[in-house]
Amino acid sequence: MKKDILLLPGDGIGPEIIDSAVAILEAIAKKFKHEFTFKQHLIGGAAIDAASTPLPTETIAAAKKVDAVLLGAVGGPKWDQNPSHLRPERGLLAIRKALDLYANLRPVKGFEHLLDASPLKPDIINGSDLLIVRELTGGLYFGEPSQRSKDGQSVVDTLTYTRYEMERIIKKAFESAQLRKQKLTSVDKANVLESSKLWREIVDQQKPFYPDVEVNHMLVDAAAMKLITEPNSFDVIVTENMFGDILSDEASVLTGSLGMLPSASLAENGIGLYEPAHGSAPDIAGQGIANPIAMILSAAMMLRYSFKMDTEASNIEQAVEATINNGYYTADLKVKTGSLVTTKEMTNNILRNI
Ligand SMILES: NC(=O)C1=CN([C@@H]2O[C@H](COP(=O)(O)OP(=O)(O)OC[C@H]3O[C@@H](n4cnc5c(N)ncnc54)[C@H](O)[C@@H]3O)[C@@H](O)[C@H]2O)C=CC1
Ligand SMILES: CC(C)CC(=O)C(=O)O
Ligand SMILES: [Mg+2]
Repeated sequence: MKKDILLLPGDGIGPEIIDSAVAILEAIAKKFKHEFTFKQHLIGGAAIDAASTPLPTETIAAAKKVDAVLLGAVGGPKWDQNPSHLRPERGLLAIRKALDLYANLRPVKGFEHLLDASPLKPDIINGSDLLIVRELTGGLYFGEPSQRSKDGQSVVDTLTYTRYEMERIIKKAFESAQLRKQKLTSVDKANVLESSKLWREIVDQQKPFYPDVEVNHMLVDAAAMKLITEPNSFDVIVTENMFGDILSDEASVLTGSLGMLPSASLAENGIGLYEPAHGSAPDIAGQGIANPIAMILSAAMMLRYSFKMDTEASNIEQAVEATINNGYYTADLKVKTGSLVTTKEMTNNILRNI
C-alpha cells in the first residue's frame, strides 16, 4: 500500500524521536512491501523562528493532503516569554482545531519488565492497561476570552463546550469500551462545574445505547487518587480536555515514564495525527537520550487507526516489548538492572526485533 505521511518534528526532543519513528516505519514498509513517503513541515517554536507563526498555512495545507500526520512535540524555554499568539503550544492547539481532532486516545499499558521503573508498588500496577479518551478541541484551552485585564490585576479563562462536542467524544468512548473490557469511567467535576453537569447528563443519556458497557461517574480529584492506588479498576476513562491532559501524565507513572505513552488524535471523518503524550523535554533535548518509545508506539497507532494495518502495528508493539524484555532501557526509566541505551541504540534494538 502507498501512504503519504507528514512529519512535524517540532522542538526539543521532537526531531530526535521523529527520526526513530521514521526508521521503524521504513523497516515496516520494507518488510510488508508498502511504500511510505515522508514530507516534513514546521510547527511550534521552529515555525516561529522560521516564519513568525507557530502554525504556517503551508503546514495545514500539507496536512490536508496526506494520509496521516506524525508530530513530535512543541515548546521550550526559548519561546516561554513570547506573547500568547507566538507561543509554540498555540501551533499545536491550532492544528488540532483546524483538523477537528476531537478525540485523543491515550492508551496506558504497563510492561511487566518495567514494573520496578515506577515509584508505585509493583503489586498495585502489575497488569495496568487502560485507555484515556480525552476531548481535544474544546474546554479551557480554547475558550475566549482568555486574557489579563488592562491593569494586570485580574485574569479570565473561559470553559465552553457544546452538547455536540460532548456527545461525540462520549460516544467515541462508549465505542472504545465496547472494543475493550466494556467498562467506562466518566470523569468530571459535576459537584461544581456547569459543564460537568451537562457532561454527566449526556453520559447517562447515551448509556442505554450501549447496554453491554458498565458505566460509572467519578469526580476528577478522586479519579486522580484512584488512578495510582487502584489502576486495575479502570478500563476506559472519558473526560474533557484539561482533565484528560493532567490525568494522562499522571497515568504515565504506571508505565515507569512519560516517555512510554503514545496517542492518536482523531477526527470524525478525516485525517489522524499521532503524537506522544509528552512534551518537548527541553531538559534533555539535544543529548540523544530521549526515550523514543512513545513516538514509535504512536506510529504503530497510525498504522492501526489510519491505515488499517493491524499486523504491522502489532509487529511494532511486539518489537518494543521484546526490546524491553531484553533489558534495554533509556535514562528516564529508573530500572535497577539491564542495559542503559541512547535514543538511537533503543531504536536500533527495536529495529532488530521488527
Ligand atoms: N504535545 C506537546 O507538544 C506538548 C508540549 N509541551 C511543552 O513542552 C515543553 C516542556 O514541558 P514539560 O512540562 O517539561 O513537559 P515534558 O513532557 O516535555 O517533560 C516532562 C519531564 O518528562 C521527561 N520526558 C518527557 N518525554 C520524555 C521522553 N520521551 N524521554 C525521556 N524523558 C522524557 C522530561 O525530560 C521532563 O523531565 C513546554 O514548552 C510545554 O509547553 C508539554 C506537553 C505536551
Ligand atoms: C499544548 C498542551 C495542551 C499540550 C499538552 O500538554 C498535551 O496535549 O498533552
Ligand atoms: Mg499534556
